[in-house]
Amino acid sequence: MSKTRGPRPDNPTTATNQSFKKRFSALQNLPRFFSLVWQTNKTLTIANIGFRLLKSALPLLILYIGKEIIDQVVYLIDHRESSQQYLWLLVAAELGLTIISDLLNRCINLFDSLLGDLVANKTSVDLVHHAARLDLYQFENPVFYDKLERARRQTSGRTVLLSQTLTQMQDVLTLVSLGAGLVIFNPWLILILIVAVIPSFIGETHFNERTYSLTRSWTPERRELDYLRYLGSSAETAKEVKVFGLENYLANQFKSLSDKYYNANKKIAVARAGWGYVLAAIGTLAYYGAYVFVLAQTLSGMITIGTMTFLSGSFQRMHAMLQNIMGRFSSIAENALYLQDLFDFFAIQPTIPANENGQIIPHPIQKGIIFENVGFKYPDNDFWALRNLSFSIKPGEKLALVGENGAGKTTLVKLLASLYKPTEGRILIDGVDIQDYQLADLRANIGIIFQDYIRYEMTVSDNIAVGDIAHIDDKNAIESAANKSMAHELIDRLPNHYEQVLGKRFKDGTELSGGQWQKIALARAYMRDAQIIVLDEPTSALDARAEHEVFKRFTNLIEGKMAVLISHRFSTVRMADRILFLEKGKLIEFGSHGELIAQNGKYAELFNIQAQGYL
Ligand SMILES: Nc1ncnc2c1ncn2[C@@H]1O[C@H](COP(=O)(O)OP(=O)(O)OP(=O)(O)O)[C@@H](O)[C@H]1O
Repeated sequence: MSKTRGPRPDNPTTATNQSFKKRFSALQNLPRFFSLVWQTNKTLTIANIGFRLLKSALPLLILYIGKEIIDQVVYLIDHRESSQQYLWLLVAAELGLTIISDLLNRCINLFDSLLGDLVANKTSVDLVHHAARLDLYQFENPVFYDKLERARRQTSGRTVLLSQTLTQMQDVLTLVSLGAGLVIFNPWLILILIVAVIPSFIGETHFNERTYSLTRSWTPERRELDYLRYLGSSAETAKEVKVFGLENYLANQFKSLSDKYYNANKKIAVARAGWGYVLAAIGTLAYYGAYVFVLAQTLSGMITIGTMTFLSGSFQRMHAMLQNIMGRFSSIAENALYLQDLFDFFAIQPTIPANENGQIIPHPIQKGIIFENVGFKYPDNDFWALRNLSFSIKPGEKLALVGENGAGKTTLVKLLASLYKPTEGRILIDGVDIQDYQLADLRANIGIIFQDYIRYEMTVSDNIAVGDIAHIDDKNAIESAANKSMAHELIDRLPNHYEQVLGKRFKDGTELSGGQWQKIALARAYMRDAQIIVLDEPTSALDARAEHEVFKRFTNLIEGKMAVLISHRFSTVRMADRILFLEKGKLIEFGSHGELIAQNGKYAELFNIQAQGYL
């Protein structure tokens, strides 16, 4: 883990230099966002906008009726013999509008929250789908990871953005209607209003931008904070944290990093509060200036008392509304910048295309697999993980990969599954480059159980079914796969058998031993009717007898299929038809067990060391 560190080059101090242009250009993301909202649920979107349109006209109507009521009361005081009918009609109208306004508010809030949830869910689902299309190496790249993190984090921000933008449109309409009323009586009041609000707007914009830049530049650190939190407080890590006594170390790391973030944040929050107060005071002064002006006009008899209440009421509402609109504008622009992160993430394209119009893998594979001078470098490494690799696997052949840690065995398997693209050379299945096959079909024809397979904290049944998720409901297939991998017996002993939840994360979950987990994971390989099966050390946690048994069964059960086995146990390896010995990414020996022993090279040497160990 890296040491705690300060902000990145695009840090908050330079953040203030970010141009308004960038801010405004972020608003260009809004149409795309609203098209996403529209696609999510058309009825709710229409209902939401329709209700807001209605709502935007109400404040002017209510204020105008209020003015009429007051003028009517003043008139009736002077003319007591006149009919009061009009007055009570006005009061009834005001009451009716207020009730409608409350109802509209509730409906709008409801639609906002329903639509917001739906949009958040849809974006999360799209994120998962898009992430699944991307290359494995992209996930191992920290810059990519930060993008994914920012895109993922902003789910709630997007929900807020939705209601903010719609409220903004509604308020602008209300403002225009109130403004029209004000213009009829006194256009100068509008000018005072605008001048009063501009300083606050500039202040808000400035500080929002700084906050965004700070949050953005600290993404790696926040990811680190999340990771530290996970290390310090999760079921998976608790065992090791306790025995190594890591709690203080982790807590201190967390504290020093989070303190730095807190201090950077605090600086902005304090400045924002101070400036916010000063700028808002300017607005208040202007408001009272206008108020005094309206009072003076009333006293001189130029306007009625009703008009005075109408003007001061609508001025006050417009002042508050304009301030909200401007403040919200900054916040919308800020959230729209975050939206950019989401769209940036969706814009990332995999380098290994799905190749949907590609060829289909032949059934059965006739000629086998050929590695033709294959070499591979991980993007950030300057050494070759594999180089000049040429060999073949015949149909029905079981090949074992042997080599010391880091020799390149897992990398070779990842290339075969097209999780990475070879840096040089080609891999052919029946004479066709694997890149020319449909990616999904290629993967469907290869069943791999990796050494770091996932322990799904789900039911046993689901844990096995992930090997062929299309058959998740096929209980017979699941049970038969468990039988083949020798997991059935242990499943039978679990309280809920195949419905037993594994792991300790959820209620009534049961933890398994490492070897038991491996037997469950191995069943996934049998679930899938793949032509090529790869087992990357999935039996390392089994005792020697169990591993031997598992592999004996495995070779019998997959008779006729191609298999690649990776194991450090030579008693297992020798069961393979041919053995490929890798050293530092290079093939150094290749042949059957008997042939390699006769060669008396590296394989024979390691085989003898292990054989002695077992004696
Ligand atoms: N995702 C990765 N990014 C960068 N380098 C990697 C990555 N995965 C593996 N490597 C490097 O590539 C080399 C080969 O690793 P690989 O995992 O293929 O070895 P292996 O033979 O399977 O080892 P083991 O027996 O320990 O499982 C190693 O030097 C390793 O450090």
